[in-house]
Amino acid sequence: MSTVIPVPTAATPLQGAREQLAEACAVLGYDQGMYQMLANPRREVTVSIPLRRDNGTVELLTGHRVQHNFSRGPAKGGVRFSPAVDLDEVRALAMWMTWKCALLDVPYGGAKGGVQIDPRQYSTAELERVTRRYTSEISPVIGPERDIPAPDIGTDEQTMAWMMDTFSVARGHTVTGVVTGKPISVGGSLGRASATSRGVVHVALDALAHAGIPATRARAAVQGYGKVGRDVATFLDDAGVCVIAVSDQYGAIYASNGLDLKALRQHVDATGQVPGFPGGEALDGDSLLELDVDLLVPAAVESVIRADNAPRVRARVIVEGANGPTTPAADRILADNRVLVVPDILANAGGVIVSYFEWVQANQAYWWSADDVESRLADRMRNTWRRVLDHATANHLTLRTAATCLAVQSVAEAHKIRGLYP
Ligand SMILES: NC(=O)C1=CN([C@@H]2O[C@H](COP(=O)(O)OP(=O)(O)OC[C@H]3O[C@@H](n4cnc5c(N)ncnc54)[C@H](OP(=O)(O)O)[C@@H]3O)[C@@H](O)[C@H]2O)C=CC1
Ligand SMILES: O=C(O)CCC(=O)C(=O)O
Repeated sequence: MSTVIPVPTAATPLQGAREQLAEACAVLGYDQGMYQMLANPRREVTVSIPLRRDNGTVELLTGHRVQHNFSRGPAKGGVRFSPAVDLDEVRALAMWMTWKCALLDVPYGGAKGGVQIDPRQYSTAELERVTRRYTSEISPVIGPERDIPAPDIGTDEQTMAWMMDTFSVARGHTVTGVVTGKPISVGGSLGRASATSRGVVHVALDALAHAGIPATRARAAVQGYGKVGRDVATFLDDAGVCVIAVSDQYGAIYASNGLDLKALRQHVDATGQVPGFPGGEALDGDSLLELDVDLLVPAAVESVIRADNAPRVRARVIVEGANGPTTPAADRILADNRVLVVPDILANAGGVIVSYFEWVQANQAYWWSADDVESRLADRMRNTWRRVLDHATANHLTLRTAATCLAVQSVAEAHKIRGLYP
């Protein structure tokens, strides 16, 4: 096959995702037709969500569900509640889900959803109404064999319980397999809540060892103190890594001898934000990315490491807890500076791996122990890390290009063998 794929220059997450795909297609020798098919989602749904506020006024919100690919199984991916949600962002996130599931050999395609809303500005009752209406609107395209949502930024297990209930009420029976990341009492899996963070830390420890840095001598900074970042900091600390800085959207906190993470957790639970923690110095959020650390874990939003700040990144290893935190231009700078970047589609896959375990358990109505979940998660993360590293080394590729090539190849094979690419 010829390799005439114009490489787009990325200014948005979608352009970045397409640039990564174009590079993988070029390495794999795929033609423009295959690139086009994989660069575009199979199905997109945009919905209006009328919301009656607690004060009686009505607002109209917008939501999306993008199903990027189904060739390996039902679509799968989180639902984001954030003011930054737009269709292109959801398209990029859905594409990365396809690669993530393929790379980890989880039998799903990729999807993502989102509602443009700042959840902090709404009451719990309002968020329940938004969630139920969004679920009703997208329910024709979701289901255990079609597309299975899960939590992402601004959503949590309560959101998933409302989604499952809304979907189940319309069907007339309980459908536990329609979403994952549910509370344990309604068919959630042990270990799902911390799975993304555990997976990030399994890979981070292997990456540090590969870089010749003993965990007990490593210093780390974590951007984002939500469902992923908070537990990443704790699990790194448990492994003997000294966590010297963390941040949220309001700012960062820094302590050169390591943060007292238990006290920090109590502070954030009490105040709702990282800044103001008395056990460290205040730092602006962007400076955290440029600290002199061995390990940097971006675990917040996309495009935080860009061409403008990448030259100042001093971390030796970056493990992407977030989806899309590094732009392609920054990737090139980091590679030139010999920074080891463990890409999102590998690093943060622990969440979807245990979502898959949850779906399997729900479909069989048979529940595994926490140890079973954890050991199967660790095996899958660490084996895939080794597979990506070996592929990168053998073919002189970055870890991102190696991981994307392995994933894209698996999806393309499924297309070809099913005859979806005549
Ligand atoms: N949850 C999961 O299972 C998975 C999540 N991911 C990815 O991990 C990332 C984080 O998700 P998750 O933890 O679930 O989301 P949460 O909503 O639980 O937390 C997001 C965190 O990021 C912070 N944040 C937002 N913007 C910035 C910023 N500019 N600088 C620093 N911090 C910021 C938020 O701050 P504040 O608290 O102040 O709002 C919050 O602490 C996302 O990219 C998501 O797609 C990937 C795989 C699975
Ligand atoms: O658990 C899932 O199904 C998906 C989690 C997710 O959205 C992600 O990995 O980015």
